[in-house]
Amino acid sequence: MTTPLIMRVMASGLSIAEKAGEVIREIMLKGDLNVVDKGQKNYDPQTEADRKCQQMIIGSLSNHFKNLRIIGEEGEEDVSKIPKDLIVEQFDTKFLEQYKCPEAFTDIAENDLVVWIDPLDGTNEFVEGLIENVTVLIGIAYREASIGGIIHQPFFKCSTTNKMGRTIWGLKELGTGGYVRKSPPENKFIVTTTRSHSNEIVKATIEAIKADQVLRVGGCGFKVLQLLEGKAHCYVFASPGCKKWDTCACEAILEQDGGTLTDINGKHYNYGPNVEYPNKQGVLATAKGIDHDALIEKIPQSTKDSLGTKK
Ligand SMILES: Nc1ncnc2c1ncn2[C@@H]1O[C@H](COP(=O)(O)O)[C@@H](O)[C@H]1OP(=O)(O)O
Ligand SMILES: [Mg+2]
Ligand SMILES: [Mg+2]
Ligand SMILES: [Mg+2]
Repeated sequence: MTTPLIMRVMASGLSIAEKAGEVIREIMLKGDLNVVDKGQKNYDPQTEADRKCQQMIIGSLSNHFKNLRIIGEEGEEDVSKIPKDLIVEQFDTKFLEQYKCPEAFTDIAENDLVVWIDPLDGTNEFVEGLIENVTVLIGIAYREASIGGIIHQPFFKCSTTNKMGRTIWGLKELGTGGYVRKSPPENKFIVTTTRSHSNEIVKATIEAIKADQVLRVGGCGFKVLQLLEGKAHCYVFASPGCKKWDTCACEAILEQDGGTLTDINGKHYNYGPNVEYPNKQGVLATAKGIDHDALIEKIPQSTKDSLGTKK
């Protein structure tokens, strides 16, 4: 029997994400990030690593899965022009040996899926040398919902082996892997939020939550890792700045872990092939066991009004 598509996409994505991590570390070591500002109104950096990893991920997935719809942060790619040395052919065989495809996903075809790619999340922090915040995000959507995700953290150093980089994954109805889940402390309430994309509404919303501690770090992927590992209870970003490629992988992993990721009104985003890229109603994520609805209640009406109602 052939291996179901979703398992092959996951296994290919796991291998590609590891290689993308190597590319990011190499470029960082070389020292020239070759930064371009792609922002219209505000500074929005893109580095050599964002560009090269996007080519690697899209080129490699397209090589195996010709009809897969892939949407990447850095725009359209002409697959025929992607250098051959960026193509990753491997599948993570350990993943394929260890896990069986969930019954619900055995018959998925390539054109039922949309893959959302953020080749480097936390670019601002990468440019500033806050490398722990950097992740590679590969999210898989089926019938408009996020069902699978991979978060690779290239600058994570394993304390026992000293190996650089780790890969966290989640697939609906199958499970998660690559990290040890931890609950956040019970004696205080910690919120994590943006360090580089704040504004008056973002600030007012954080104030209204009245957290005991506010962590300000970069990247959507890194903040969701904080929720998985008990560093924070919730992630609040009352801004349209995050896009579908930031949240797709994160949502699948966090929700498979028992948490929740929605907009600030508690609605899940649609990750279908024709949706707009910005998450216009912001991002609200809670770790397993945290009352998501109670957090929504704490968001000021003025914030909800300013981010508009969902179309
Ligand atoms: N205003 C914005 N403009 C561009 N990207 C944004 C903006 N706000 C958030 N993002 C993206 O969402 C991620 C999470 O936001 P933050 O780090 O501020 O919490 C950022 O790392 C960035 O992704 P990327 O680094 O992939 O461009
Ligand atoms: Mg991003
Ligand atoms: Mg990015
Ligand atoms: Mg970017």
